[in-house]
Amino acid sequence: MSEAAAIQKNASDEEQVKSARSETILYVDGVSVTFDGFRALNNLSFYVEPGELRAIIGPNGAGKTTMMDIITGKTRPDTGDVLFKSEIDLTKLDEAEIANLGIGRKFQKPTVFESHTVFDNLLLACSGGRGVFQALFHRLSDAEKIKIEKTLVTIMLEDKRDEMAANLSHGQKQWLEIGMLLMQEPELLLVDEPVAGMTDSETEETAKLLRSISKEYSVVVVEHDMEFVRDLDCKVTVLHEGSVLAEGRLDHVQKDPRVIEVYLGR
Ligand SMILES: Nc1ncnc2c1ncn2[C@@H]1O[C@H](COP(=O)(O)OP(=O)(O)OP(=O)(O)O)[C@@H](O)[C@H]1O
Repeated sequence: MSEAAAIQKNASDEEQVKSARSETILYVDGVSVTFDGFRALNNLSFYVEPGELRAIIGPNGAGKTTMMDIITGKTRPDTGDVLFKSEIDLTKLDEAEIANLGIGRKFQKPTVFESHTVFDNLLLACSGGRGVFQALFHRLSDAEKIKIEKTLVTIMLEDKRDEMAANLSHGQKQWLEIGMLLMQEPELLLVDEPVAGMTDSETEETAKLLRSISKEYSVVVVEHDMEFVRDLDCKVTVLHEGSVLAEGRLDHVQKDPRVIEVYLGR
């Protein structure tokens, strides 16, 4: 290749990278992280588009939690780029700054305020840094009221609004916590194994809930339950040994012999 052609090719490669980046809400590229000599993430790259619902699956130890930790600033990568909305470098920010940018994370175990009602849990979540007492006794604005009502419908707990959170089922507590994250209007929601311990019908409802949330926000879900992942009806990224092993619709990745060998076939 001539020098001029090489320069042109480099420029066009750069343009392609830029264009791929500009269409992402989350851009994870070439990320590696090592703990005591063990490579938990190994040149991990994947990209999530705005408004996308994405499932991440993979065997134990594949790096799923570490990937979430990198996005939320809990762990720093040794190398690689992690960009939010195509230009905000998340590797330079701490956990609080990343949460304030609009990246919400739901951990596996629900952490709701058990001795408060469902309504008050949502109210506390939109308190904007007020203490519990001030949050519960301040006059609600119309916008806050509308937001809480809308969220109660979304998380299917409209008729449980005055119920103590402690009295909810495990699945309902998970939905409430998702609702609490929604009160902060995250642009990207990271959800870690939401259906572990749920009944079959709660699992089905959770898939519907996440599909409906993803119409407004981008959602990344880590999960092992394949029926649930099928119900999510979205693109799936399979992680293995800290890298992407396969990516595509579930039907497609389920047929991949490498995926069957390391994960599904065991
Ligand atoms: N702080 C740490 N120190 C040392 N090793 C770690 C640390 N965090 C994670 N690891 C290792 O990195 C690898 C990836 O772990 P990670 O928890 O990200 O996997 P995972 O895909 O979330 O697994 P699981 O499905 O079991 O939750 C594992 O081998 C784990 O033991």
